[in-house]
Amino acid sequence: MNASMLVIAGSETTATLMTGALYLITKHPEVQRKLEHEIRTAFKSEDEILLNTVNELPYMLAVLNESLRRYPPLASGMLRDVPKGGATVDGDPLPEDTVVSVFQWAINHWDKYWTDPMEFRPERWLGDPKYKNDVFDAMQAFSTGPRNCIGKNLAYAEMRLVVARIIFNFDMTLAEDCSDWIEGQKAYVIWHKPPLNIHFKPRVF
Ligand code: HEM
Repeated sequence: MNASMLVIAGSETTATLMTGALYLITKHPEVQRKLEHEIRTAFKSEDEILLNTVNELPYMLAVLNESLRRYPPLASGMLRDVPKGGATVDGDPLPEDTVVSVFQWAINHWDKYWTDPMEFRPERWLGDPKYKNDVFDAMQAFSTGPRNCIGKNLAYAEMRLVVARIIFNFDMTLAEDCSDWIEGQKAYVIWHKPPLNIHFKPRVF
């Protein structure tokens, strides 16, 4: 039971984020160039790309966080019951047994919390003054509180390692038929993803 929970909770979520991140990276060549620069100057060979060394890539972390904001793998809210006796949620009194949730995609794209919410701007996570009013805690792709994601650190480690190795080894180009891949997608808890086509060309060293 525990093993199957880990596989289900840990595979589709992480795979979804990496798919979304590769789309967003290739859709924004200026981001792709910066990321290539960071990874390809930090490492001389693929076997230097390890769990501990990928922690030292600030731009990549910003790209992953911005991908989690623009394309949260669990797009809708996970449900919670208001406990016995009721509760006040965000100033509103709610009776017991009311089902509540925070809709992640909506929070992540609300201009109350984000400057240019529909744009993919990793720089907002790196102190760019243009985004000084962003409320970074509003992005909770792994949820928060006692039942949040137990795999968060593992997910970050996996994503950093895989994305770094892909960018180190390949020049990528988004296929024309996928130029609007993210638009109009529907989410039923997780995203219903159409195929994502990206051309991978081995990098010339
Ligand atoms: C980008 C990757 C991931 C995202 C976005 C994500 C997101 C989440 C979220 C939002 C929850 C809370 C669900 C709720 O509120 O009920 C959750 C729970 C959970 N996640 Fe993840 N997750 C990711 C990766 C992983 C990985 C890699 C593992 C383990 C291998 C994992 C294992 C779990 C488990 C076991 C729970 C249930 C925790 C509990 O109920 O106490 N997740 N995840």
